[in-house]
Amino acid sequence: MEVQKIGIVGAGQMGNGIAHVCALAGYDIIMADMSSEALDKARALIDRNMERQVSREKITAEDKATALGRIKTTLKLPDLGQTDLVIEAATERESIKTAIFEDLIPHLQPHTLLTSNTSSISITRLASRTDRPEKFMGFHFMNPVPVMQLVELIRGIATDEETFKACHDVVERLGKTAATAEDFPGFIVNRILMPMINEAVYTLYEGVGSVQSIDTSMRLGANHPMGPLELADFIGLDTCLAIMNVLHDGLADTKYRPCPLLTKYVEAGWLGRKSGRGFYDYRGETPVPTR
Ligand SMILES: CC(=O)CC(=O)SCCNC(=O)CCNC(=O)[C@H](O)C(C)(C)COP(=O)(O)OP(=O)(O)OC[C@H]1O[C@@H](n2cnc3c(N)ncnc32)[C@H](O)[C@@H]1OP(=O)(O)O
Ligand SMILES: NC(=O)C1=CN([C@@H]2O[C@H](COP(=O)(O)OP(=O)(O)OC[C@H]3O[C@@H](n4cnc5c(N)ncnc54)[C@H](OP(=O)(O)O)[C@@H]3O)[C@@H](O)[C@H]2O)C=CC1
Repeated sequence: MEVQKIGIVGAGQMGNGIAHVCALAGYDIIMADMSSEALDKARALIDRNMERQVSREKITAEDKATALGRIKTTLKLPDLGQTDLVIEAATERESIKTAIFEDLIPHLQPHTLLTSNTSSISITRLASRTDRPEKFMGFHFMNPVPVMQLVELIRGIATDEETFKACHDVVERLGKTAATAEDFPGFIVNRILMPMINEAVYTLYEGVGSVQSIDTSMRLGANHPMGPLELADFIGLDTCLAIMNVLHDGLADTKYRPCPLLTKYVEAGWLGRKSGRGFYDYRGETPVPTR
């Protein structure tokens, strides 16, 4: 089966990046969100990120115009009915994702593949709530999507080979590299990355270092492109906490206990870059540590 039309649910930081790379690869895109503000913001961001690629001569102005012309947006999930592949990239909460699939399914064609960009939630469990567990799988992009080379592909217990192959073909057409992960909490990347970020928050919580010294240590001492707290702000602290909770609940091991300080930031609505404040305050000219 060859995918031509892709539906994306959720126009946040991941949804806009997925629309960006899929449109540049020649797919027709329809992206849905609940608010027109989110859709307008996503369009503006895609425009800006593609312009950056034009100015660095990665793509031409014509590539950009053609790709932007391939992206349609909608507030109505049924408008995704005629797509071949749906990539769900809404907020990391199982109830939200399940409700989206329930609303979407009556409108889908029988052949449409359903996937989730979830960072950690069980693919098998999400699939079991749909009418097509064999055509369901995890399609996990990394942030920022236009830059990061990896896509994790996760089969649920029922995923069939045709679905896996069709998704693998899409990853290849995007010019990205697929890594296959089994369906266990956090898959591969977040099973390893998120405990490190959580440990960085514990290091801050216990006063071992300041925000700045922790990030500087990991940037210059371990050659990470971003410090772990800067990266947590970039990912979104709500998403980091949701992933830690999935690891903690799903693996039932106290080593995955989310740091209370991470919980406190999320409770304050300090979610990182996307809300203007997290471990850093982004509201001024340059980011300022909040601790
Ligand atoms: C939570 C999950 O479920 C899974 C995850 O995603 S975990 C998060 C994974 N991501 C990471 O770990 C990111 C770590 N950070 C990095 O790799 C780098 O800091 C970064 C790539 C984000 C930025 O790199 P940088 O060197 O500081 O910035 P900058 O020089 O401006 O950009 C580097 C390149 O990325 C491009 N770029 C950066 N952000 C971009 C965006 N949003 N869209 C398009 N291009 C972008 C730039 O144009 C530049 O391209 P060229 O090298 O081709 O010229
Ligand atoms: N951030 C990251 O680094 C990564 C995240 N992911 C995963 O990608 C998914 C999205 O994350 P991210 O883009 O960061 O999150 P964001 O918070 O940036 O975006 C989520 C978007 O989904 C929208 N949304 C919520 N409910 C619905 C709904 N019922 N129908 C349509 N849209 C809805 C939100 O709208 P509103 O704002 O109005 O609530 C928002 O625009 C999550 O599953 C996350 O775990 C995967 C890889 C990396």
